[in-house]
Amino acid sequence: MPQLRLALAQVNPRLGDLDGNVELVVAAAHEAAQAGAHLLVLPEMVLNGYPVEDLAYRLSFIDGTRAHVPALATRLADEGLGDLVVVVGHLDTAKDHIDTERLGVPKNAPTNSASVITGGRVVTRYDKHHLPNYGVFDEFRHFVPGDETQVVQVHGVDVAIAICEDIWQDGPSAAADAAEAGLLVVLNGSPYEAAKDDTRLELCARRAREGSCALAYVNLVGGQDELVFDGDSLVVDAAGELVARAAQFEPELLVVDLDLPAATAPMPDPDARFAGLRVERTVVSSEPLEPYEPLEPRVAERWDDLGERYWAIVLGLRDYVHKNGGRSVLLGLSGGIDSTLVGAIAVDALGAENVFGVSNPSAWSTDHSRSDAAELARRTGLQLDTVPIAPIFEAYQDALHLDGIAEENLQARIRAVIWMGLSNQHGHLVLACGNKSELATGYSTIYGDAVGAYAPIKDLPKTLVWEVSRWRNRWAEEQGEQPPIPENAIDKEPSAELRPGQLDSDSLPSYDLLDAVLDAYVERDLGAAAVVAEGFDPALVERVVTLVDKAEYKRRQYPPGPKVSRRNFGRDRRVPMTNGWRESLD
Ligand SMILES: Nc1ncnc2c1ncn2[C@@H]1O[C@H](COP(=O)(O)OP(=O)(O)OC[C@H]2O[C@@H]([n+]3cccc(C(=O)O)c3)[C@H](O)[C@@H]2O)[C@@H](O)[C@H]1O
Ligand SMILES: Nc1ncnc2c1ncn2[C@@H]1O[C@H](COP(=O)(O)OP(=O)(O)OP(=O)(O)O)[C@@H](O)[C@H]1O
Ligand SMILES: NC(=O)CC[C@H](N)C(=O)O
Repeated sequence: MPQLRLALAQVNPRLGDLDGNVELVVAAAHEAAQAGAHLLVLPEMVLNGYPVEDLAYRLSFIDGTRAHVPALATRLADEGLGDLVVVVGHLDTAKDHIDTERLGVPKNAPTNSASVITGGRVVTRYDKHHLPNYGVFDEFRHFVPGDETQVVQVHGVDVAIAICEDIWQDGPSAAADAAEAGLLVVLNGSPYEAAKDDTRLELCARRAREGSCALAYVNLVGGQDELVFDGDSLVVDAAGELVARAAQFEPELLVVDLDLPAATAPMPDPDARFAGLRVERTVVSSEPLEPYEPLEPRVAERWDDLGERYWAIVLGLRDYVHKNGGRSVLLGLSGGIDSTLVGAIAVDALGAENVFGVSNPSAWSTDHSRSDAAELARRTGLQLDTVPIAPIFEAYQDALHLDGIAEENLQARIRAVIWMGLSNQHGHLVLACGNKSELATGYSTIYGDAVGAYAPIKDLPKTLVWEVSRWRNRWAEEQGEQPPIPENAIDKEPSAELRPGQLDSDSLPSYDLLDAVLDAYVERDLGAAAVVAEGFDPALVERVVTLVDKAEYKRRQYPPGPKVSRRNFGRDRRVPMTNGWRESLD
């Protein structure tokens, strides 16, 4: 059987930074060549970043990206990498044969493409066939689909190409099967969500078996606004057995040797279509390689479910700050578990020297709100300042005489003014510390604790905030390090401390119950009657559903934060703010 050494580069591009991303590709190509690879595959849209959203409509951006593809081919050859076959994802425009008029789109409508580069030339190009248009994806809005699959012969092995959603729907694996390809390479921009790694592995194994060929899956890594790409690139053999797997949440070049079937003669009927795709063939090299000693494949260890969420948030925060030219963050530290966990995450993401905590005690603040914030600072090394709000609050009240909720919220808003002032002065981005249960129910003060640039834990329900915090401490213990999160912050009763003796449980159901109802109503999108049918108390369901529906306006104005659940507030759940629909309980 012919051999092939394959390199999968899970790299972390910066969206729109074409020159920087070319450097990443060139560096990966050098590393792959040094490792003796014959074929290097990079992720979906790696040259321009993913998802480009409406930049896909910007002609200057499309043209800028397209120009970088042949330039990359020349550059690779100039740097002595012309023998390597490189498959690279990028934005492009519809091929000439696509009937754009019938599709009602301009002649140069954008495509989600992958070019095959070798010997200083682009030898062929594949355009994504299945465009995802659900959840966080809007690809029908942006791209026209391709209608051919590409099979490229490399050292006597037929290699077929697919892009991400292509394997989530039926199609290219059938085309690969029909073309008798030995390997299907899949370029991905597949964002993280809890347990998605298991889903992907099963999917890749199934498509490999259907296509009767090995399958190599390469994913992006890194944060992009509210998405986090987790890497997790992998290779399965034609029986669907895992051969190699890269790390989660880190860039890596995964190099693997495969024994693959020899290429067959071209299919007799060039017009035949398989699952809607015509198969195009390009021969790069038909000579199999001399037999060589294969490398031991690497299968990286996995994080457990809580660890995955933790590192996804860390990566999302780090990349949001760094890719937007920032270095440091500031957050209000109340000694409660939400801001404490965000503080620990920020230290892991950016280093303690770049994390600035502020304690803003009011007349109602407990002693432990200060001592627990100080303990977090001691354990992690983040910097902590104290700016009491009582005198400012009194000055406002002399002028305003607010009471009730208005008086409570004034304290949260005074804190926000302090954070934004310090942010402006010192250039730190402000972190909002709300969790998903609070976002769901509107339990935060708009323009108060809800201000900020980025909200790291906005997709973690409160019950998971506690679990993830315990996980972080356990992991520290396993490493022989001091747990960063003071135990008292985990164990105390949650309170907004906006009036004496206030507890979250005065305004909200217990978090166990609340999160269970939210899972049904928000993540699984059940109607209120269907939630009741799951056995929840109708009065509780009505209360929660009303809170959720009324808080849409607050969520729209909440800062962005990383998606880690199946359905986040933001791109995954788009409901109107002005909304007369009320759920019925029966
Ligand atoms: N549809 C709509 N579109 C745009 N704005 C809308 C609106 N409906 C009301 N509003 C405006 O929203 C404002 C009311 O919202 P807001 O000012 O937030 O106030 P509100 O939601 O009434 O109160 C905040 C709640 O969050 C709790 N809280 C505050 C701070 C921290 C925490 C915590 O533990 O984390 C909890 C606090 O105890 C209280 O129960 C009003 O100005 C109203 O005019
Ligand atoms: N005394 C304080 N000093 C500094 N920041 C505060 C203080 N109180 C509240 N905050 C900020 O406002 C956010 C909302 O906190 P609040 O205590 O009202 O509710 P919470 O949801 O229980 O949050 P936490 O668990 O962090 O206390 C906190 O996460 C924190 O960033
Ligand atoms: N970029 C894509 O096509 C991603 C879609 C795919 N279902 C995924 O989440 O992995």
